[in-house]
Amino acid sequence: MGMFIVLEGIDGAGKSTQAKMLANWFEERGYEVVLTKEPTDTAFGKLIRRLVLTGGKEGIIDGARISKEAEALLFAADRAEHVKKLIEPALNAGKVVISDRYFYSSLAYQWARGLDLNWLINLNGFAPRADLVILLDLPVKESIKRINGRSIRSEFDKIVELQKKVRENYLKLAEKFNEIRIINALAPVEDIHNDITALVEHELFENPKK
Ligand SMILES: Nc1ncnc2c1ncn2[C@@H]1O[C@H](COP(=O)(O)OP(=O)(O)O)[C@@H](O)[C@H]1O
Ligand SMILES: Cc1cn([C@H]2C[C@H](O)[C@@H](COP(=O)(O)OP(=O)(O)O)O2)c(=O)[nH]c1=O
Repeated sequence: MGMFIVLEGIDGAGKSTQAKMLANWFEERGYEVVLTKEPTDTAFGKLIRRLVLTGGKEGIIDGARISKEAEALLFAADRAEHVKKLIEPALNAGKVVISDRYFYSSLAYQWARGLDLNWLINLNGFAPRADLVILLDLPVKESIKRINGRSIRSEFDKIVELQKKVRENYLKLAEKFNEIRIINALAPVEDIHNDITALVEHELFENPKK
């Protein structure tokens, strides 16, 4: 069995930056790494970007955005494909899988959108838990500063109040799921990388669960 590591956090927390650096770190040590993300780049991920993230109105019954239930189901469908076709085969082949977001995102975001947490946990019950979840935590104000420079950001990402709730939700989830470790994401990129690799060495190499 390989190692399954997930990066989580609000938009602009530094997940994709740190995921790439962590993937390089493993590769330099001779591991085969699969760097991946959710929403995926498959047809399911594209559907999510079209129907959920851009606030697009196509195919929507009453002209309003799609229901939060349908949203959660789309993210779960995308994830089911991701798990069955990519994550599980890679882990079975002994690879290191690093995912930029996973079901913990659904718990934090769809819970913030008003869905019941236990309903979301059950919906995502098919998805194996990660060996380690690195939660990049920082104040919403800082994350907004970081992503303001981005050209295409969806309406969905911009709602400050939602992001605040999502941050709180992640911190609550860290108490519920013992694979979640909180990292202060306010530090410079290199410092965060060093914190993450120290955590990986401690959690997965020195004290492995299996
Ligand atoms: N530790 C950091 N300090 C300052 N800026 C950062 C840091 N980490 C990432 N950034 C910048 O912030 C923006 C968002 O980072 P990114 O890795 O894309 O976040 P996410 O994947 O969580 O949305 C990018 O422009 C990135 O270069
Ligand atoms: C995976 C996932 C993401 N999201 C949200 C978090 C982000 O605001 C948004 C898109 O994720 P993001 O990481 O920004 O992807 P990209 O930049 O490739 O579009 O989707 C959920 O609400 N639920 C989920 O299950």
